[in-house]
Amino acid sequence: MSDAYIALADGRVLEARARSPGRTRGELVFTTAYTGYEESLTDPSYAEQILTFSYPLIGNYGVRSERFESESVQPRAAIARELTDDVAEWLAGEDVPAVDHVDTREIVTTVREEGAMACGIAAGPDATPEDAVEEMEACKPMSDHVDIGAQVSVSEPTVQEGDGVADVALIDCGAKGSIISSLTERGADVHVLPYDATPEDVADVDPDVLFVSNGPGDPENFVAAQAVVDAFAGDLPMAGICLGQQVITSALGGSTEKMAFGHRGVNQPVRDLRSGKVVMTTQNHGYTVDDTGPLEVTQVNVNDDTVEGLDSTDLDVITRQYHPEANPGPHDSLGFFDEVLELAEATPPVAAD
Ligand SMILES: NC(=O)CC[C@H](N)C(=O)O
Repeated sequence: MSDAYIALADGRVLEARARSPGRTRGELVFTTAYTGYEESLTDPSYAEQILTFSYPLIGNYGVRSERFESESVQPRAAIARELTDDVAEWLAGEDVPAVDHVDTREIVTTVREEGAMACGIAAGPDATPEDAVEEMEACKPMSDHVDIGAQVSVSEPTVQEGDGVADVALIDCGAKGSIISSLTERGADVHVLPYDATPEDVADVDPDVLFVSNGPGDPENFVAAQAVVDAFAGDLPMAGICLGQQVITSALGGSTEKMAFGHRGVNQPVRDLRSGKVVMTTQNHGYTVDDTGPLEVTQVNVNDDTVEGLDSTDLDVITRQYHPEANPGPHDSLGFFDEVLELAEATPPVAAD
């Protein structure tokens, strides 16, 4: 007998098995990633979403906190064909509902055909289909989470020290830990500032480069980060990843739009228009840049031609829609962080004799 229910906005209620009990709601999305479940489940960009894994077995190499991208589980719930006990116990310990023994192919097909949609989950011995429907009906559209940055950002500035080769002011809109460590490992000191930092807060850091991080939800809601970009445009080099690309583009006069079902996975092909080379990338986004404003398109998605990389030599801007820092990989695009530090005119550390 089923002890979990998944209610979809199109009226269907799917039966499943409860692996971590609870009731919740969120925007239903899917990832095709076959590794990196710990990284995905701790990626702050998944806040307010219910994450379906299309790969049928999730958890086969255990759960280790060294691989986490943030301190907590970020999606509101997880759905898989089969979750291992390790993952189910981890999610139960974090009070995040999880269900399996459901046809995830049906969920993925539905999201691909009808788009990311409101979803409700009820899991556990007393769960009923009506509970799941009630949750689904209370689910807000993503763009209505206007202050979602407050859920995922640091509340006070912090500094992650590298080797002093450059000062990076990083606006934390829900940054993945590996974005920060990719910069500190290259010697940069990263000044992590809250998502609502002001231009004065950034000026106090006197950075060599401004970096806007990834993050959840609608980039148009990150008005403070857009104001910071606007204030320093042309005066300070800038870089951004994912939400960072979207925020920088909007602030410079371009715009973004919601995609039908987005890109979430670890094998999204991206073509660099200058070299002609294609690299495999990790992605997690539901919005895309549609008007690039003053920025030039440098990279595109091979599957659907959406914008994957932008730059401006006049404004010293370089951005990526995908995740060059990707753990556990692919690591084909890690060179992005070297380009960011070149933009900052970082001084290489003096080699020891
Ligand atoms: N990973 C991200 O930064 C995601 C950006 C944005 N929230 C989107 O869904 O498109």
